[in-house]
Amino acid sequence: MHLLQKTLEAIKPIDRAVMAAAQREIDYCLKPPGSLGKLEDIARQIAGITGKVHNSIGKKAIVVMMADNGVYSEGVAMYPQDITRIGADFVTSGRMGVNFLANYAKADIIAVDIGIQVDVDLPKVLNRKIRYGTANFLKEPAMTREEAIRAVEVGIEVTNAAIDQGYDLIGTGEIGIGNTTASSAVLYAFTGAPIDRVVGRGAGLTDEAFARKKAVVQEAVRLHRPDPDDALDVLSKVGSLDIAGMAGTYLACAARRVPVLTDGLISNVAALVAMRLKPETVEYMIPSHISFEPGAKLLKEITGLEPMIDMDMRLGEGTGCALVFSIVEAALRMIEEMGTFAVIGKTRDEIGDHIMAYRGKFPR
Ligand SMILES: O=C(O)c1ccc[n+]([C@@H]2O[C@H](COP(=O)([O-])O)[C@@H](O)[C@H]2O)c1
Ligand SMILES: Cc1cc2nc[nH]c2cc1C
Repeated sequence: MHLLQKTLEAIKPIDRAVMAAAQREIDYCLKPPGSLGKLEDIARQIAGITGKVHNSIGKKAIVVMMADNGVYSEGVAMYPQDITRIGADFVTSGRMGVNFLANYAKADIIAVDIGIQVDVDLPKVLNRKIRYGTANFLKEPAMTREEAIRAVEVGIEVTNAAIDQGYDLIGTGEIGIGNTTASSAVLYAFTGAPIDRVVGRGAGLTDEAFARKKAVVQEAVRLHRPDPDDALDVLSKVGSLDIAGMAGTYLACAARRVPVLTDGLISNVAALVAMRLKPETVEYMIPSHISFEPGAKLLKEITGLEPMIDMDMRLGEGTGCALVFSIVEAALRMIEEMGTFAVIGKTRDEIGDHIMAYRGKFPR
């Protein structure tokens, strides 16, 4: 059986019984119920993911998918395409934005060439190149369906290997000049939402190029008519190799019951692709920040993933994940370190009954 098929079949909902048990412990901590807000949500969610009430993170990694985009030749991005290759060099020598944040968070970076347009001979970059960049999807499909499947499987394989090495909290990142055009095209193909809600200026664009980018996205979707009910059709016609690989990372994490953080626009589009392939995958995702890109707001509405922080960031690379790792790790300390209502002689059941009696009276 294909790896993708096997992985999709392995994905099950997170464990609701363990979540309820974790909630009981969270409520027993000496605080008004719900008062630690999203920290409580994270602690409960991770309990459901791992199947354990008590959790701690051993090793963290950000999987950075790197690829080029043929649609670049339509003038939809402002920076030289070479930045993708240079990014591969910088990210493996500690000089990219994600590096200082990952260092701060004590997280490792796993850098993957899934489709850079040139050969990248760097020892720390995993060479999993599917092809030398996608085709220009204004003229022809970005890639074949087979290539899209292979790219998703690269994400699954690389992430499975990371999990085998003991990484138990994963972040998603990417570098790829032109990939916001592919991201917007995928989002547009899935939703048909007003174009201003899906297309932004990416890494920066003049007014003229911005108008062109919107036209390119609309024209490409009109030309290829991707089937919004077939995520692989959407991915192969107007997507990108890095989006496919990131979708694979989400699927592998869900199949292996490992929490995975979303990042910016591209990462959230990949999350949507993974959800369209297997809806339960969303239960394993923890949102990090909300990107400044307009599509990020639409994605939030569709996926229901409520970002932890809003820092006006729009760099990608997994920078938001690196920043939010510490929030996730902090959330897990609550059950382990907080004192409980035992101090006033109450049992867990009594606290549970109290909360039930006042249900709906608490702000959250
Ligand atoms: O993460 C985001 O929300 C985000 C928003 C805008 C740009 N980026 C990064 O910038 C590059 C894509 O921008 P562009 O304009 O070349 O499509 C790519 O390398 C992304 O990592 C990332
Ligand atoms: C300089 C630069 C750095 C990046 N890192 C991720 N995407 C990027 C895009 C550009 C243009």
